[in-house]
Amino acid sequence: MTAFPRPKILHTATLKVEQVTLFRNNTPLLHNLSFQLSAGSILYITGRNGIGKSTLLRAIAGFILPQTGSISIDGTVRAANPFLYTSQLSYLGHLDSLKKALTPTENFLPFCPDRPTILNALEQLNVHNLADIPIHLLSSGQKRRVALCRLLLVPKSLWLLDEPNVGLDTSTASLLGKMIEQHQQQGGITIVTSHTPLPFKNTQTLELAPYTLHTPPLSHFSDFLS
Ligand SMILES: Nc1ncnc2c1ncn2[C@@H]1O[C@H](COP(=O)(O)OP(=O)(O)OP(=O)(O)O)[C@@H](O)[C@H]1O
Repeated sequence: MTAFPRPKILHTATLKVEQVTLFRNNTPLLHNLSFQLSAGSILYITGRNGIGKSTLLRAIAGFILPQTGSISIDGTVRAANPFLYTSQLSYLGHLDSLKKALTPTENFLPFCPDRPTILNALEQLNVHNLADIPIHLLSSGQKRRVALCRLLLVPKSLWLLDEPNVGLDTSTASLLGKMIEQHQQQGGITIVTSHTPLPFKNTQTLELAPYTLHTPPLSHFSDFLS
C-alpha cells in the first residue's frame, strides 16, 4: 500500500455519543442514539435520503447542538472547550470547505505554511498541476481531490467524511480508501456517510431508520458497535 508522507496523529481519541436526540425543522430525526468509538475504528453510517446521516455527522463536528444528550471527544464536549474539541477533528462536507477565489495552495497556507509540503499533498491526490489555479475554475472531482489533501496536511484523530466518494473517479476513490486504512492503522477514527458499503475489514455499520421506527433501547447501538 502507498505510504502517504504526513505527520502522525499526536494521540488517539475516543468518541462518545450518548443518548443523542436530533431535530431538524422541528422534526425529530434521531432519538436516544448512543455509541462509542475508540482508536482505529471505522464507522459507516447509511440509510435512505433525508434520514439524518449528514445531520448526525454535523452534530459530531459540533456545528449543530443535539436537543438532548451529549457528544464528547476524550470526555470533552464542544461547549466546554470548542478549541480543544474542534482541534481533534477534520470534517469534509458536500461543499468541500474551500475558498473559491483562492488557489489550492492559498487555501492550505493558513493550516500548513510550508509550500513544498502542500505541493507534496496535492501530488498524492494528483492535483499538483492545479496548485495555483483558483478553486472556482476546477471541476467538482478536482475540488474534492483538493479538499481531501487537508486530511494529509493536518493530522487529526477524527475524520468525518460526508459522502466523500461523490464525484471521485475510481482511482481516486481507491486512493481515499488507502488513506482511510492508513489513518486506521495510526489509531485514527473515521466516520463515513455513504450509500455504498465501504470496502474495509473491521468496519462497523450504523443504519439509520425512520424516527418512528427508530426508538431502540439505549444499549442498542453500543451493543451493535462493540
Ligand atoms: N440546514 C438545514 N436546515 C433545516 N433542515 C435541514 C437542513 N439540512 C437538512 N435538513 C433536513 O434534515 C433532514 C435530514 O437531512 P440530512 O441531510 O441529514 O439527510 P441525509 O441522510 O444525509 O440525506 P442524503 O442521503 O440525501 O444526503 C432532511 O429532512 C432535511 O430536509
